[in-house]
Amino acid sequence: MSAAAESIIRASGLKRTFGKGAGEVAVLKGVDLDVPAGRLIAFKGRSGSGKTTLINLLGGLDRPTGGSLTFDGLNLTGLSDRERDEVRRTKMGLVFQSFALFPLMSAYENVEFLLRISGHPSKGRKEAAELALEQVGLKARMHHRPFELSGGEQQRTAIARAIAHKPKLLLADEPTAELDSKTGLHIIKLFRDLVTQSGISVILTTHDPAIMEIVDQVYELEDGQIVVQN
Ligand SMILES: Nc1ncnc2c1ncn2[C@@H]1O[C@H](COP(=O)(O)OP(=O)(O)OP(=O)(O)O)[C@@H](O)[C@H]1O
Repeated sequence: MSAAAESIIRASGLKRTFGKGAGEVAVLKGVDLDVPAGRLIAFKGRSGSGKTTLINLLGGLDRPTGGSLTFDGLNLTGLSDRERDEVRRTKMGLVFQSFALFPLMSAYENVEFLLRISGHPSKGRKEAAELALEQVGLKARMHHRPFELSGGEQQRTAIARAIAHKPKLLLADEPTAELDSKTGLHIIKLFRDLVTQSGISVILTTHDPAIMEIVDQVYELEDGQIVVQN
């Protein structure tokens, strides 16, 4: 790789306004970002500063009302909804605060099912699901259902599900918010290991100051813009 790392995300003047007329709320007011690939990145900012709104735009779950956004060199703002869905399905993984697992399926079935609906060929699906569960340290418990797993193990399952198709970018919105601080730290260390070992890019949002020590870079959002980068 060249000295200048390639970008996984580039945003320029990114805006997201909700509502119309007198009820209009400008949440993102021109976000400029250049996120190098293969790093662990955190967005921080007070509640309501727009972190989730920004993550949703980066993941193509929502469309900006202004500005431009590229993912892995691809202009996301120029794509149709269907094309954006396809990019997300094949090249991104999403992790949420609430884990969002299917309660009647085992950890393995949760991972395998997502591979199936995202079009992964049947050949190799079992291996891909098992490898992802192994990467998150859950292979020994993969036949348990979510209610038999701890919160940390449930979040590991959700992470396995998000990385099984080998995405380039993993987006995690407050992935540790439902966990105690020690378990949350283990989850962040898992993201750290995934970035180091597989070269995936991870962007997460957090309020937890302990996490800031572990990530490569922190971007702080304030009043709809990135105000600090370190
Ligand atoms: N669909 C929507 N319609 C109107 N306002 C919205 C919508 N989505 C978000 N907002 C507003 O945008 C602002 C930013 O919300 P967002 O969830 O992005 O913040 P956040 O930084 O993730 O907050 P938290 O840390 O509490 O999760 C909030 O004031 C919220 O009310």
